[in-house]
Amino acid sequence: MSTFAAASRVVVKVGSSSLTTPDGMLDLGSVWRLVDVLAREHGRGREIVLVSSGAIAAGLLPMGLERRPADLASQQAAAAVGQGLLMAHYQKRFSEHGQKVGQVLLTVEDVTRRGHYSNAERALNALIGYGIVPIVNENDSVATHMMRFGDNDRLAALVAQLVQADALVLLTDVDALYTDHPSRPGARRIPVVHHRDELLSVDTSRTGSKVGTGGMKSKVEAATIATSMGIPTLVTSATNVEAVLAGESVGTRFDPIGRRQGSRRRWLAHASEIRGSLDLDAGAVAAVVDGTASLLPVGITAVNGEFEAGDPVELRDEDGVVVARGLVSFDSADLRRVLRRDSAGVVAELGEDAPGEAVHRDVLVVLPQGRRVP
Ligand SMILES: Nc1ncnc2c1ncn2[C@@H]1O[C@H](COP(=O)(O)OP(=O)(O)O)[C@@H](O)[C@H]1O
Ligand SMILES: N[C@@H](CCC(=O)OP(=O)(O)O)C(=O)O
Repeated sequence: MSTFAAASRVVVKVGSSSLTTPDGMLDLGSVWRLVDVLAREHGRGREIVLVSSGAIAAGLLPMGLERRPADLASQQAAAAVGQGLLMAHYQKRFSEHGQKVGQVLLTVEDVTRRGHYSNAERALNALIGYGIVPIVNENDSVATHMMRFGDNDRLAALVAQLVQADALVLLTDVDALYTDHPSRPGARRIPVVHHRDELLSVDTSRTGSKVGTGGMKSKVEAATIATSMGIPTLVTSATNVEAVLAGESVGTRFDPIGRRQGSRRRWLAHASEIRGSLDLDAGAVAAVVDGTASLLPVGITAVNGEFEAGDPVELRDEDGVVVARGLVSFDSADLRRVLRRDSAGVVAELGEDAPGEAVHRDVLVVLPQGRRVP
């Protein structure tokens, strides 16, 4: 039997593009079709965790918006309105199958920081234990641009690790990963990825649907995170969900490249796609490498690249050698404004809400000497 047919605990992530009409509004027919398949599988004894996007899309109509807003505050408002509506639709349809659902809204910190993720882990496992289908989304209305996934792909990979899933299924609006954007002449479907090197020539840079955020790039990144923690991953369209769970060979399968139950931080060390780098002075290098300290803005001498808060970055010493990786708390523009500043200077520049650390030690991994890269 295929891995996906045999998996007894499955995390299924559905993107906004699969839950919306061409004009970007929530498509109830798609919600119902998805629920009908998942409820049937759940009824057969499988444990399902659904990671669902679509809150912002569901909030558009009630807020009188014609398209997904560009600014964070309006996105947060739309998500606050839409999340309840989305859950109401899920709850109603699952209950028609005699099943219960529970809403779990998570932030980046909830799935990365040690003290937080055990809470999320406990809540998810308790729901599963009660036979309830957890429905997870990013907590958009409190996620700030300081710390945010934005798309749900990486969140789904980390949830899969959190619940020790047997498989991760990423549902989107294309049937598979292609060698290039599917609209490009010559783009070929990739049925299976055995190793990361096979992705080197794959172009995922072109943007996706108008409602989705991460495009195929973030799905490949999520698959890399999950497979490096030993969890097989499949990317396909939402219309193929039944086929995937029946074990048919659809979509793109990413084979595991790591042992199961990998370390919490392993994805940071091995799998995450680096968005930029920070140059550290000698004191900061010593604090980060030799101790257990967080990286503070005062120890940063330069910011390289453009990134969002929450993105993975490399930390380099004065010779340019990469000594650690971590999730950065500021976006690149803000961080450039507070380089070399102490805490009071950071607050003076960015205000009271500014994070205390540039990279918190809970989301920082020091690379072993042998793996440091010049
Ligand atoms: N190499 C590729 N193979 C397949 N799809 C790609 C590729 N590069 C870009 N894409 C785009 O990625 C989109 C899916 O991402 P996205 O719109 O963010 O979906 P979701 O809302 O499901 O997360 C596809 O519709 C497609 O246009
Ligand atoms: N948390 C957001 C998800 C944003 C989004 O578009 O994600 P995705 O469709 O997975 O790229 C929402 O519910 O609208």
